[in-house]
Amino acid sequence: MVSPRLYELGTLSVLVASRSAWELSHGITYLDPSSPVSRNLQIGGYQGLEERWLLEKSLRIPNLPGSSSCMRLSKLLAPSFAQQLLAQVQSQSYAVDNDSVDGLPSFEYYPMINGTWSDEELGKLLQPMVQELILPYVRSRYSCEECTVAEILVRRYLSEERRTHNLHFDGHAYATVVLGLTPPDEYEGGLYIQPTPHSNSRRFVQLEPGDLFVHSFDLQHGVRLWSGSRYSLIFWIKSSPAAVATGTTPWYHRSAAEGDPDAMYNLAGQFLQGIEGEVDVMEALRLYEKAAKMGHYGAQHHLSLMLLEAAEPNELVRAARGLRHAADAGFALAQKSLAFAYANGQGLSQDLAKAAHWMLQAAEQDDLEAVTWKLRALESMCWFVLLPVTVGQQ
Ligand SMILES: O=C(O)CCC(=O)C(=O)O
Ligand SMILES: [Fe+2]
Repeated sequence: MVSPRLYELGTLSVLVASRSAWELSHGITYLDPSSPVSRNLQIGGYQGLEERWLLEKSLRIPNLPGSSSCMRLSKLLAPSFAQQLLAQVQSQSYAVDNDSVDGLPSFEYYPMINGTWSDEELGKLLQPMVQELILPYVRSRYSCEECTVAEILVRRYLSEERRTHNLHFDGHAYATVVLGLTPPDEYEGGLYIQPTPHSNSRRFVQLEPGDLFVHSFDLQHGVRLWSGSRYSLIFWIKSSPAAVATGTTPWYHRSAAEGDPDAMYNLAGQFLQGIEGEVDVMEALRLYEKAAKMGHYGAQHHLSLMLLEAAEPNELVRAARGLRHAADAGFALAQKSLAFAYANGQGLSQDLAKAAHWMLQAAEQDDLEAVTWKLRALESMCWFVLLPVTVGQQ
């Protein structure tokens, strides 16, 4: 579901991108350079360094492979190779259809779709690295012998086009590899991870051209730029060739059954989109409910939105309670949704002061839409601007 209000606010979001309260108060924090577990890595003819950060997630699931960690691989690829890739991808034309995370023009370019090269020339450059480095690494790191690349895409972040890729999970990919193309001194910000609901756990990842960053489906992340331009090359990897061929996400079924709330949350999203067969709203609801009970803030938020949209009078109070839980945990999306719920009296009594309070909390965390509403409210000196928009639209 794409929020209609985002279209309207999209241009403004780009313009206000450099005026975030979050940036002013928090600055940019990078992954701690002193904390990773480091080892030399040799994969075929590639030699370099693996740095692995163990992450404190709010919902920690012990013993799941790859869970609660992320890796930076450096020096395996020559910076000149990354430069060559950058020159090649810069000349492509980028899609402006709607991004699945925020509904704004995506500025993506796909050299591989469903396991098939759509850019043969780039394929020739990338294929040896995919076969001899990326797949052997991911297969061994995640104990996933059949892992296969499903999609490869380039994302472009230019000023006046795109400054952000909102906080999200890569729900359709078992593992993700990001290859840095642009030197980090050409932009401020970049790729970040956020292992907990609140942006105070946000850590930016410095990627030199040719560095790889690897994470699994259970790590929230996003991209935020304050200045400059950036290109990145992203590899989405599924657990088997069959999963690539069918576009499905079979790895979730077992982890969800074993009690991994991130897997339940992501699987619910697949059921809603009809990726695991027919659209199955009841199964999605069941999974969101289960993950929400375990304290998964994303599931609490999504479940609440679904309940608000269904507008069953008996469920509205439960929906508002779920929003409040996730908002209290610090999840900016839930803070914003709670602001709309207060503004419109959905599931709780209308209260513009509380609406303003929660919208400001989300804005404080650099949620661009919330920042935009805050600016609008300040401009018009009135939080009534929030009133016509209902939370179920998200
Ligand atoms: O541009 C990046 O570095 C990562 C983008 C991303 O998270 C995604 O495309 O899912
Ligand atoms: Fe992503």
